[in-house]
Amino acid sequence: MKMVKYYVLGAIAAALLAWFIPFWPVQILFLWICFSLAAVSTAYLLKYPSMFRKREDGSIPIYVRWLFIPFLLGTDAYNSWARRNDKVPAIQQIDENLFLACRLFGKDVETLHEYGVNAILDVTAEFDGLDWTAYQWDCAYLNIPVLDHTSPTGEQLNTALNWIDQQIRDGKKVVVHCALGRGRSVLTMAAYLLARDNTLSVLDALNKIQSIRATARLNKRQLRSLSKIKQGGRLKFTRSLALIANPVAGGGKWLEEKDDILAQLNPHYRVTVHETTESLDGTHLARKAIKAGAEVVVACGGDGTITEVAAACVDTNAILGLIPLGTANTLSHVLHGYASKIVPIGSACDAIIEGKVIEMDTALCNGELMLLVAAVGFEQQMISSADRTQKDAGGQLAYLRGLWDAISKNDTGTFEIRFDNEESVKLTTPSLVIANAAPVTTALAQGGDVPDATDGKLDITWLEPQESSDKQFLSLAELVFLSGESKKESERIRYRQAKQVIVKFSGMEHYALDGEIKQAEELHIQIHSNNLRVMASKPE
Ligand SMILES: Nc1ncnc2c1ncn2[C@@H]1O[C@H](COP(=O)(O)OP(=O)(O)OP(=O)(O)O)[C@@H](O)[C@H]1O
Repeated sequence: MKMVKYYVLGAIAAALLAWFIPFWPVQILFLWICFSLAAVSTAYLLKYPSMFRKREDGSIPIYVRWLFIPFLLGTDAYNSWARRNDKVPAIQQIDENLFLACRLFGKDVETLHEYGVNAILDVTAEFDGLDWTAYQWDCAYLNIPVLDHTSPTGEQLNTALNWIDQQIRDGKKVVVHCALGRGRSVLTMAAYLLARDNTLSVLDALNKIQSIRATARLNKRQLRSLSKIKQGGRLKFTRSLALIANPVAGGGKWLEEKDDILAQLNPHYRVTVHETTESLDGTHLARKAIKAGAEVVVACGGDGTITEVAAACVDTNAILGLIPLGTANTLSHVLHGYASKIVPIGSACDAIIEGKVIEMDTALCNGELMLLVAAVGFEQQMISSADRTQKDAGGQLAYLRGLWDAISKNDTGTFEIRFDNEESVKLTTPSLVIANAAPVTTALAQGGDVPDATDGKLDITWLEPQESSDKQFLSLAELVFLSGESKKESERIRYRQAKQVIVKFSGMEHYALDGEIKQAEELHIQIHSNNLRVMASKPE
């Protein structure tokens, strides 16, 4: 490397001068220069910019500075001279909120104020940044230590890009600077432009910068390094993700799984964790996180927590992710497929990392968000009978037992039902399920094909009354084993689709809404098409 050669030669020359001039003050001076340049050479040879120990506020600590003083004075003099003789202004605007600059001195503060710059990304290692407090200026500052003529690492670049992105989203104007505003800062800014627009080539990004700052020029190594990072697909913004976790869901699974979940998500997102309490529910926490800029909101809990968090994401740009920690985890089964039954947390994290988004329908049932199903009869009786103790002891077996008991009782109910704008009809049935989304395991919702959560329609399944529970078990078998076409021929199963369903009971009646038991005299259910952006690993 050219620079190392100069520093090593400088160190040798200083050592020789110290040797040949037998006057101790001069000897001390040259030995100091020798050590200083030797240390700088070592930093280059070891590719170790942190040798200067530049701190977060841009200052180099005294205990390091004394060693580097001769070098620091030299760079000061060179940077000032280069700036005086530069063909371009010290600070230049490259994009709406982005500026490029050489080393900043106290006299630049006024210009930065004029431009409205209030965030500084310093990509140098070898000299102090300005002491911003001395200028009484509340300015965001980040140092990414990079040695002159070298390139930031992929990790450093990612930190830089995300920092710039965050500042700009916070409404700030950012200046990126190195010593001369030609190499390191140009590379960093080009990386930001490339991350922002992945249709740009490295050359496009550099040309854009050069069209404004004619002296911007990467050396061959820097160009190679940037091209390699771009080709490796590593120039991406890390999105912010708020994880809303219910610490008591599934009997306290969150505490057991937290470290593993964070270890999986942290490399891919800027994660913040918010835990629900009895008084602070998922909707409240998710709304707050979305307001604070979270792009992805992950609900970590049972179906109850997921519905709460989804309520905050509906009709917004926020993307819902889910990590199932409850008993049934029905929505997770719909969105992540069978894998969610075998490796629920692993498959959920994979889907969040992969980031495939679908626009799912939701429905409103008596004004409340409905993601899955509303039901009366068998499904509601099954959920009513599976209480917390039974779910903790038997998991999903608690539901199976509940279903068995409900079918064995074989009770029927009679009510009026109205589909869309049609006439109301009287219905007598032991089981009515109105589904927006339901996996195959929600057997009582499978009167047609598996409900499609993106088709803008509700899937309504009901069973004909049978005189004995044995015959009703046959209805269940048909729901599970017959194909969609064969079910149409069945004498036991009734099915249709609609966008709106109104059910009128003869009095107060229990019904199940997404796994929770409620009571009402009538149900008003209305589909809302594609208004929830959600991460799914399963094609819908
Ligand atoms: N910190 C907390 N302490 C006590 N209860 C909480 C807390 N946070 C949330 N809750 C309650 O947890 C319930 C939601 O639980 P959720 O459905 O997510 O899990 P679950 O009941 O374990 O799931 P499943 O029904 O599938 O077993 C809500 O009633 C909510 O009030």
